[in-house]
Amino acid sequence: MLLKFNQVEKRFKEKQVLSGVSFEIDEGESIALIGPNGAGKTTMIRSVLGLTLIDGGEIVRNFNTRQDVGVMLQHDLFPDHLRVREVIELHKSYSKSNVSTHALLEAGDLVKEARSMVQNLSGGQKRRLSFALSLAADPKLLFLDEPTVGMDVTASRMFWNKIREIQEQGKSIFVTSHHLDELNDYCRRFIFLKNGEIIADVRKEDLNTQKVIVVYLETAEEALDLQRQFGGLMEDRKLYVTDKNKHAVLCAYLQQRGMTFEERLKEVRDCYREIYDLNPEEGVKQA
Ligand SMILES: Nc1ncnc2c1ncn2[C@@H]1O[C@H](COP(=O)(O)OP(=O)(O)OP(=O)(O)O)[C@@H](O)[C@H]1O
Repeated sequence: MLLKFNQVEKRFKEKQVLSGVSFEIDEGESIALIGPNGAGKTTMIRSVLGLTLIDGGEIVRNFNTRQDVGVMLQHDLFPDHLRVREVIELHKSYSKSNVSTHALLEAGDLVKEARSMVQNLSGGQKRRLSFALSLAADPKLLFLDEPTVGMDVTASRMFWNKIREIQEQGKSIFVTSHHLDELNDYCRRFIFLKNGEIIADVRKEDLNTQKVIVVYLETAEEALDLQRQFGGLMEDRKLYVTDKNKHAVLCAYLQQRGMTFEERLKEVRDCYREIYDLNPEEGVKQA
């Protein structure tokens, strides 16, 4: 076991933010932490790092929060008067790691910007620098809070490929993001937070055994009628039916009427819709 939350409680004044949160991750395992704004994701990361004190329960850390951990928080704080290479070298000097400056520049795709002043970097370049710095101590556990916000498509892809490489080296990642498709493609375990509690803990291999039928609909009446018959959740004129007991009869129904639909593996986005999104029978579900 690398990290364990045991009945963790956190309140800010009267607001309960974490409520009996329990889970553990093993060495080499990674987690994507998912939930709407304010669900408590950053609070969890800050609690592990000791930046926020918890009010109850315990956090067991089988790692050293100074030496074994790399961190990319939501807001970048750099000494603006330094060049990119200098900031990287400064960070390297805090640890005893042998990671080369060039490797870190490459990890952040900042080789060309090595001599640029940090204050002149764009928002996305600053995020990439933050990522490079998180790797400076060659950490065995990385905490990444919304890492790809501000990154363009190419930078995000490079970032996730690097994350995959890091995971393949047996290191662990603890990542929060609202980019569900990225999490779906690159992570293997997903923890969903709701009302300060873990509401679902889903593994990619479980998703890979489940299917969703997505029906593309023309009119609102058509959509409602189909939903009344087969259930499912609606979003942007599409009906998503995950109940496998209804799939055979639904497919036959749709084929008979020549309606457009696709059958695909369940994804993180489908879990999110089920857990948080608008459900006509229950109204808007709030995290
Ligand atoms: N220092 C603080 N003082 C008071 N309230 C706080 C503090 N830090 C966080 N909160 C509150 O705790 C709740 C959880 O915040 P947190 O930042 O953990 O959410 P999050 O899931 O990371 O959200 P986001 O997706 O917007 O980053 C929010 O209601 C927030 O206002």
